[in-house]
Order: sequence, then C-alpha cells, then structure tokens
Amino acid sequence: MFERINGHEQLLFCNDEHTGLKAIIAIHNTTLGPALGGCRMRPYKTTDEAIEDVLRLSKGMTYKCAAADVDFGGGKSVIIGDPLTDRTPEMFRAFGQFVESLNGRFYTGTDMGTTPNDFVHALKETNCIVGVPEEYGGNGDSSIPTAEGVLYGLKATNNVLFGSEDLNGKTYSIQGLGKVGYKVALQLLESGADIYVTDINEKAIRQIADQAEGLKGNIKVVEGDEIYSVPADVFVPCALGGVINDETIEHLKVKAVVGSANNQLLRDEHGKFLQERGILYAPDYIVNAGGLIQVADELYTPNKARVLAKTRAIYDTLMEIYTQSNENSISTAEAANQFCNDRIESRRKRNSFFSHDKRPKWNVRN
Ligand SMILES: NC(=O)C1=CN([C@@H]2O[C@H](COP(=O)(O)OP(=O)(O)OC[C@H]3O[C@@H](n4cnc5c(N)ncnc54)[C@H](O)[C@@H]3O)[C@@H](O)[C@H]2O)C=CC1
Ligand SMILES: O=C(O)CCC(=O)C(=O)O
Repeated sequence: MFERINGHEQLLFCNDEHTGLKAIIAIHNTTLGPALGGCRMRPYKTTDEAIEDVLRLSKGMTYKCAAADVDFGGGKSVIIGDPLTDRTPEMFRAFGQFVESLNGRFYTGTDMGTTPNDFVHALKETNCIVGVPEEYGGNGDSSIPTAEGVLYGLKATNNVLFGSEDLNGKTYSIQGLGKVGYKVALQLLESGADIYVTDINEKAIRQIADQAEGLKGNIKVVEGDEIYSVPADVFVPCALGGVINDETIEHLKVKAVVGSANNQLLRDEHGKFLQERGILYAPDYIVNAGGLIQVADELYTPNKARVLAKTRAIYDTLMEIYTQSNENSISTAEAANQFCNDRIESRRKRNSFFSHDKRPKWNVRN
C-alpha cells in the first residue's frame, strides 16, 4: 500500500457499521494549503477500484488548485455505494464526523453521485464542508461555474481551431448529462450549436430533449459507446474519467476534447496520443476548475464577482497552455503539468520563509 500511495500524503479508510458508510479520503499534497476536493459516490465493484479512483482524483485536485491559483492542496473522497439507493442523511453525518477528525486538513463537498443537500447533513458534524446551498451560508451549486468554465474552454479551443470563439455553427458530442453536462448542453443549444448526447440515465436524456424543443440548435441522442465515433467538432466528456484510452482514441473523429470529467486521460501518455492524431486536448483540470473556484471562495468572505473573474480566467490559462505546448513541442497535458509543477515548486520555496505564525513548537510562552 505504501508503494501504491507514493506521492500522496495520506489515505484514510472510514468505516461506520451503523450507517453502512464505507468511504476513503485521500490527501495528495498540501504544499499550497489544506486539501480540498469533492466526494464521489459510486457502486465501485471492488475496494481496489475505489482506492484507484480516489488516488487519481486527489492528485488531479493538486494540479487544479495550482492552475486556478487558489491556496488549497489536493484531496478527494469516495463513498462506496449506489447513489440511487444507498445514500441516507445519517451516512453523510457519519462521513462528516470522519472529515472533522482531520481537523482542517481536508475540506469536501459534492462530486459525481452526491448533491449539496447531502452535505447539509455532513455540515452538522463539521465546518470543513464546501459547496453548501445558499440558505445554509454557502455559494450554492458549484456545477454552475464548472459548466461556465467548460464553455470558456470551448471558446478558447474554438478560437485556436477556427479563429473565432463562436460556439454556434459547430457540432459537439456530450457524454453525461448530469449537473454539469446538462448545463453545458443547454447553453450550446441556446447558442445555436448542434449536439450529440448520451447518458446511461434515461431521465437525463428526456430532460434535455424536452428543453431542446424551440431552441436554435439540434439534438441527436446516441447509445453508449457510439458517442466516441460521431462526426462532431469537439468531444465534451462530462461523466466518468479514463474515457480517453487506446480503444476510444481510435474511434474519435473530433478536432478537440474539452469537457468537465475529471481524469479524462486513462494514462498521461494518452495526451501525447491525442496530439499525434491531431486532436487538441484541453487538460481537464484547467477547464473544470469553476466549481473549485466557487467552493474555495466560500472559505474566504464569499465574493461572486471574484468567482466570475477567476472562472473567466480559465480562458486565458488554457490559451497559455496551448501556447506553451506549441512553443515547446510537448502535448497540452505535459504543458499543463509543467505549468502547475512550477507554481507548486515556487510556493514550496516561499513556504520556507519564516513568519510569526510558524513559531517553533517549544516556544510555549507565546
Ligand atoms: N459538479 C462539479 O462542479 C464538477 C464536476 N466535475 C466532474 O465532471 C463530471 C460530471 O460531474 P457531475 O455533472 O457533477 O456529475 P453527475 O453525477 O451530476 O452527472 C454525471 C452524469 O453522467 C452520467 N453517466 C455516468 N456514467 C455514464 C456513462 N458511462 N455514459 C454516459 N453517461 C454516464 C450519469 O447518469 C449522470 O447523468 C465528473 O467526472 C466530475 O468529477 C469536475 C469538476 C467539478
Ligand atoms: O466542485 C466541487 O464541488 C469541488 C471541487 C472538486 O471536487 C472538483 O473540482 O473536482
């Protein structure tokens, strides 16, 4: 296990027999600040699969915080269970108790399979919760800025590919119509774009199909893996990670991949494979940082204008990554990792600067 978590700081297994909670919290790196990252609920087939997911997701958060320039580190949590049948208020209270036991080392909120209301229950046990509904003192639904960030990512990518930011007149293939994917799909239809969509949940498909009536763009529903081979301009993954892999790359007919899903590349080298196939990849953690920006903002004095400004900056950061990838002849994934590693290293050096809040522990008189 220690070899497996090499590069991570901490892995915490949370087991509560009374509520059936089985959760894992991973803290990857706290150089930039306390770990921050959402909580995903999935019916993982094995504990091993859950560990793999939480390790990959928490590492992504370290880079996401660095890229978005928020002073938090990388962490994430997963609950093993089916969000449609297994979630209870008591389970989230138990989860809150485990989060509290970390004493401010980890802040969490929603991700795939969980909602802000689940965390209203956890909030009764700990203040280390973000993405809280406005009526409970938070900034509300974090998937709204996440979807906005994806749209900025699409505009920047269109600018590079077509010389114009316009979203209309293009075709997008969207995988997953949940909290983020639905909002992106709706905006694209409103702007006059055509979309292919897929989701394993029929209700999600019906919801967007109903909304599409009367909007400028057209919608076409496809089944499962068909989404990888439709003739779209941009593939927009908004469901699971690992969807850019040896198999799917073969089928992709798109010019770019820009979506909200965390850990889209199954392995880092898949960024290079996309580049070799002439497909422009917008690194996921750059594009999907809107939610992080909003939830981190809750921990300062909340300020909506700041959230908007930082979310809008996703456009510029992505352009910078595209430029660095071009100038240094490296993939966009490598350029993004380098950009973030430089920021983390520079902070690590600043952390060695002595200040009065870092007094030696033996100085008991103060
Ligand atoms: N909610 C947020 O603010 C943020 C979300 N993300 C990432 O974006 C992705 C989507 O997140 P949410 O919209 O919040 O999740 P969600 O749980 O609200 O929606 C996910 C949707 O994907 C569908 N889905 C699951 N497996 C699928 C498959 N194999 N094929 C097609 N559809 C499938 C689900 O039925 C659901 O409708 C996740 O990877 C999440 O980690 C990243 C940053 C922030
Ligand atoms: O969006 C959130 O609620 C928290 C941030 C996060 O977990 C993510 O960006 O994946």
